[in-house]
Amino acid sequence: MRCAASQSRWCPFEGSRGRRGRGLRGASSATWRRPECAKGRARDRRVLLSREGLRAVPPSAEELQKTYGLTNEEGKSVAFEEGRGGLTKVVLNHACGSSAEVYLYGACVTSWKQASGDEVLYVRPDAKFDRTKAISGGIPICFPQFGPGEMKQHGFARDSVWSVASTSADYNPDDRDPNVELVLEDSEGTRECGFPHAFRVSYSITLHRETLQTDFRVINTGDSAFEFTAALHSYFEVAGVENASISGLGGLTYLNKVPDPNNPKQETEANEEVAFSGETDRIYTEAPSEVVLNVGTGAGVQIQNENWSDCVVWNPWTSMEACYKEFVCVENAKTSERVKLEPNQSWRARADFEVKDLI
Ligand SMILES: O=P(O)(O)OC[C@H]1O[C@@H](O)[C@H](O)[C@@H](O)[C@@H]1O
Repeated sequence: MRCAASQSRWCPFEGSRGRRGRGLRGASSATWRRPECAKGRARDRRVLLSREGLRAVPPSAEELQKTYGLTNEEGKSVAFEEGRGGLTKVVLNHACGSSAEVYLYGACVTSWKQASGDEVLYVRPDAKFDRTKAISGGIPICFPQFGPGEMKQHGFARDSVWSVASTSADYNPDDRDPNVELVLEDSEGTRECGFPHAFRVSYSITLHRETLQTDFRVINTGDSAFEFTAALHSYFEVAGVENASISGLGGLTYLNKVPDPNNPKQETEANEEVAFSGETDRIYTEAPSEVVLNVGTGAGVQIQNENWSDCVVWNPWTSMEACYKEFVCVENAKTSERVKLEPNQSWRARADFEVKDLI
């Protein structure tokens, strides 16, 4: 069986190729270059799926490196390493100098750096890397519930250990895109969490030059239907929350969770640019396929998506005094309407993140 990621080489935003990188802090990145020759060695592994799921201890970074690590002439293209707290992470390095880090615990992308070295994502100072709590920051995955709801807020995917399905770096022989595909399947642990269904979630993360690409799929592998909600709970670093704003949401209806998260108030966005001046917790429904987060430096994060129909905007304000000025969450979500999957049906959503010069 070939891995799903290598069956479909998805690259919807070809227009972004070859653009010169710009750091988030506004400094133009002069380090971007097209590699003269990036002869990465591609491997396509048969998927070895663990059904241990939630409570599983993953193979060591060393073992995974032997099986799935990929090197090329520029160095390590896909590398498995011991990360914070001894947790295993996979590091994607693009020849242009960009990189991303993904923890198997939660399939959480905790770092995405431009070729300049500038970090785009934000990990909260209170984030735990000891498996006692989901990682607070980066791009945690909410599944099978965004919340609030019957199970714990945001579901169990973000504090489950995911398995490695495949790695590759073979999009284009002259310009390889490091990729990892992680999977989560039902287990005793997931059933104990209040989701008694057979499923497979596949999450593919690729660095296409400086662009971070994600491809999220849920498959009903059982013999009865189930419903779910989900989100990429993305935390972005900003240069002061009051300097940040989001474009693309003007005129949309949103559910305002601040007064009462269990009974959100429906409102309409009156501003073209959504700015922050207090606690913000909103679900914009029927969101567009593109929004841009101005991080307050003249640079922005363009978020393009397919099939993530809601956009969640969150900043906790002074309830997180230590860090609220430093990040905002702009989350691709599917939550205002549940997805129902019949046996053998699947649902797929994709999101691409790219840093843009807004000046
Ligand atoms: O679980 P975390 O990472 O602390 O984030 C919590 C927040 O996550 C956001 O997605 C929700 O909209 C908020 O209501 C919630 O408070």
